[in-house]
Amino acid sequence: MSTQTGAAPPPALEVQGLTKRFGGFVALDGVSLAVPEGSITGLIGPNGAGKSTLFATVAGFLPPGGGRVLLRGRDVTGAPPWRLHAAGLVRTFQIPRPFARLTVAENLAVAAPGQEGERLPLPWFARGRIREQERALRRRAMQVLERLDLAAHADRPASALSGGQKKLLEIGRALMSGADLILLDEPAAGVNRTLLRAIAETIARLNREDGITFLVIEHDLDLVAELCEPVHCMAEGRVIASGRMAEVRADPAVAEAYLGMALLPDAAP
Ligand SMILES: Nc1ncnc2c1ncn2[C@@H]1O[C@H](COP(=O)(O)OP(=O)(O)OP(=O)(O)O)[C@@H](O)[C@H]1O
Repeated sequence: MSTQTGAAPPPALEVQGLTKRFGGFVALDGVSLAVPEGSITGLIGPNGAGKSTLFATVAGFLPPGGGRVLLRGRDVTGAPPWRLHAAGLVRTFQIPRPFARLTVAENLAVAAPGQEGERLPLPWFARGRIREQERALRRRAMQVLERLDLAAHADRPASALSGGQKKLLEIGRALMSGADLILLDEPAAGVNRTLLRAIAETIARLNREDGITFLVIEHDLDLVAELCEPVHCMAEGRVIASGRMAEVRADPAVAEAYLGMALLPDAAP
């Protein structure tokens, strides 16, 4: 029998009573939820529920009105994106924004933290070291691209990638930055079925093999059911249900929030 009595580790991310107003409009109305360490947590809800606003507020892109954001138990409320980035929390966007003129590999390389070559001008004796750092970055970028099945595209401009490949590239940029908690905004939106499978498998593999925790906003509820546990459902700026997808889907408040949206194919009794 174990004699350990230590407290349970804190969730990777905990949001407590978060509020956000845009003028008189309440976009987040006291949102509380947890993302367990090592989970792929889902965030669902009808259009306008406040999901992206929650991401923006948690990731430091918008200042919260009130409430707290805890990253592995540490209060990071209102911290700027770069500080959260350095602490391992990275968000992706609904519409990916790679540097269009850089190659796919260069897009990854510039996402790596603390590059000496960024601090110009450089003394002559530092140049060899920087070339070695650049070679190491390229090797690391190629490893990440292999994991994402994008290695064949390494030297193409990022603008040449399809929408789904750009989403994979965004995940790759987060990996290059050393993120271990990734907020993914609608990975399936506008992606064809084949790439959707690739994205779903990539998320599951990075979670399983690399221990990366995800919080995923997604409208494709079958994908959420396949990948995510737990799932939180938001509506009108609040969390209205949390739990396993089957429980959340069966919750009458969720069915009511989605009413008319035909997005709950398995909700009927
Ligand atoms: N910068 C802003 N200024 C004013 N209102 C905003 C702003 N950003 C979001 N909103 C409003 O806040 C509400 C929540 O928007 P949000 O984008 O967070 O919803 P969502 O759940 O992500 O929706 P969707 O699934 O359609 O992306 C919406 O009514 C939106 O119009």
